[in-house]
Amino acid sequence: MTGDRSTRHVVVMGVSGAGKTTVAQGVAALTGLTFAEADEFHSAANVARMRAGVPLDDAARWPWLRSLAEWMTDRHREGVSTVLACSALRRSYRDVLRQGPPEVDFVHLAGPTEVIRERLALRSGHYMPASLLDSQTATLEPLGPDEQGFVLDLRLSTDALITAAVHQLGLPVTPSHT
Ligand SMILES: Nc1ncnc2c1ncn2[C@@H]1O[C@H](COP(=O)(O)OP(=O)(O)O)[C@@H](O)[C@H]1O
Ligand SMILES: O=C(O)[C@H](O)[C@@H](O)[C@H](O)[C@H](O)COP(=O)(O)O
Repeated sequence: MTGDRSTRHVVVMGVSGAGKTTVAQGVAALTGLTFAEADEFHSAANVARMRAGVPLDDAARWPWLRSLAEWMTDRHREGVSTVLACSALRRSYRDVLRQGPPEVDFVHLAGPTEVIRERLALRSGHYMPASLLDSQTATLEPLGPDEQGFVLDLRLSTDALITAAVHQLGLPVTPSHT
């Protein structure tokens, strides 16, 4: 661990439906970190492509990942800590995110595909079709031992996941939540 840890940058990662948005928003609510949803950084072309059930490829993901790294860098310069919900499926994608602020912690929500499939079947109002889960799972590269971060079991309750993430990240809980 290096550098000034007073400004923190957390990425909650995993395949579509793993619970990234739910957990990242919960961490933000508990700690005051500024939340962002990586889905909202996709180009209209990327969204149309996923909506049509066609997985993104690397070429479609690089500009998106660079814009996310830039967002974290900008917040870092302002002294603002962040928590991002972002699939960050491959190590090379995480490398792009790590090119942003000096340090990024990854929280990987991992668990059985069947549990995730059931959740996606119940989720409404999202462009991402459940049919893309298999390609997301095939693309996923777990965190390597040299990557800063940890894995949580997505089968836990949302409250347990949020508490575990905050605790393992060593983030202070903001006074209104103590
Ligand atoms: N720990 C959990 N237990 C049960 N359901 C969950 C949990 N986390 C998320 N969900 C539900 O699963 C669905 C997918 O969660 P979401 O946060 O949108 O995932 P992602 O951002 O990774 O695609 C949502 O309907 C959400 O309410
Ligand atoms: O790299 C990708 O293929 C996409 O970014 C994808 O991983 C992301 O998950 C979608 O934007 C769906 O959004 P949810 O993950 O919120 O379902």
